[in-house]
Amino acid sequence: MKVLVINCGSSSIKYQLLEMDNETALAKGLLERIGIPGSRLKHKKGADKYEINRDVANHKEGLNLIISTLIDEKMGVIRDTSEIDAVGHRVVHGGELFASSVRITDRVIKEIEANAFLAPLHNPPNIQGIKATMELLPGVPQVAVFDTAFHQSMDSKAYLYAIPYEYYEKYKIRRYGFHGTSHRYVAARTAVILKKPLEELKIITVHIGNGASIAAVKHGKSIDTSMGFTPLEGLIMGTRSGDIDPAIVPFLQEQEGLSPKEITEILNKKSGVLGLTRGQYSDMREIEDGAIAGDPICKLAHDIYEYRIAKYIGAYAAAMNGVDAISFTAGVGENSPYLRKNVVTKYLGYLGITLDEKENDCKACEKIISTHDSTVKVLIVPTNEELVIARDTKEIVEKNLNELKLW
Ligand SMILES: Nc1ncnc2c1ncn2[C@@H]1O[C@H](COP(=O)(O)OP(=O)(O)O)[C@@H](O)[C@H]1O
Ligand SMILES: CC(=O)OP(=O)(O)O
Ligand SMILES: [Mg+2]
Repeated sequence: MKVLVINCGSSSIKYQLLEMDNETALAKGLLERIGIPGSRLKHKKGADKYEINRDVANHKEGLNLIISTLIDEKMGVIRDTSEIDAVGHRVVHGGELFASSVRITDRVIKEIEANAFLAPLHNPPNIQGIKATMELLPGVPQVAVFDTAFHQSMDSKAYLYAIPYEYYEKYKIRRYGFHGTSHRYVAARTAVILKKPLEELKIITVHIGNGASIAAVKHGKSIDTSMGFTPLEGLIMGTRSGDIDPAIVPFLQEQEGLSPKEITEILNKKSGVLGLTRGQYSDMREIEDGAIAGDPICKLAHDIYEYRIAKYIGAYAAAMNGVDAISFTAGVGENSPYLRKNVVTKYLGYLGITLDEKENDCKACEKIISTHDSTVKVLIVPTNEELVIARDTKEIVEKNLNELKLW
């Protein structure tokens, strides 16, 4: 079975075509700058890399370009679209309704649309992607895999905010948590690497990419996570503030004459390490290089970034009344020995953790990086959200097919 995985952002589409018989990616790519002059498609087929520079006005045009690339004689990996058996979509916000992945129907689309007000940056492009794919690949089954689903296991003591209860009832204001597909995958892999049942482990998964979140995964279930009502809460990110005193919002609005939209934009796009470095860098590689070279602004930004991660790890060790393993993942977590070393050696010694610095000196490896006698294990686990989406898609589509056969 071949599954096409689609992740539609506001101005980008990430995709992967997977052969599920052996779970390998046949082709993958990224289309950027949709609706902005200078659109660019980067496509990979095995080790071969291609780049197409052509303006793309909207998501439908973008998906059309991606599909034509997949069936192209030179760049493609399939003869025609009939080889695509199913499509799996990343959908960021599933609200309280979706605790697992679902086959997309008109009703499901309506529900995702109804949740769009909870994730105005993420859900509308996800819906556009689903609708465009349905038009371009009519009759091909489609599945939605939600970032929020894995965290639906949280208890009300973890997901409720201490604001008047009526706002939860009226607007569903609560912690949802995101990156659930990644936290789920990384926790499961951690158990496999440690050769222990997931149901017996207390794992802290540290997903730090451009967006960043931490989850406390107790016995296979998410019991708490740092992102909240939106993907803005929690850790410091590339351009997002993470936790701040909520009183700063109206204060700044009044002082600077900002609208709700403008302050939201500042907290999402101009804050995080970008804000801390006076608008210079949002990429952790640049900040890390600067910090190592002795630039005081980069050093401070890095210190604040790692300190926040360490505080959350401490909080989640408390929330689970212990921790067996801490797994680093995503762009920064997988690729930065410097970040992992600083977090672990500066702040986590009290947990009985010792880092094996030789093992830690590794990029995108899947391994244990703590010493043999470390009481808590520390790991690097490269995430694979696309594979989880494809697996869920395959499972749901096959289940439906089997059910159909019964009739
Ligand atoms: N070698 C590295 N050292 C530090 N940070 C890195 C390294 N490689 C990638 N990154 C960081 O990873 C980020 C991208 O992570 P990723 O998980 O792909 O993010 P997203 O999915 O949110 O776009 C980049 O912005 C960069 O800061
Ligand atoms: C939900 C979220 O923050 O996603 P990303 O890290 O892809 O921005
Ligand atoms: Mg990501």
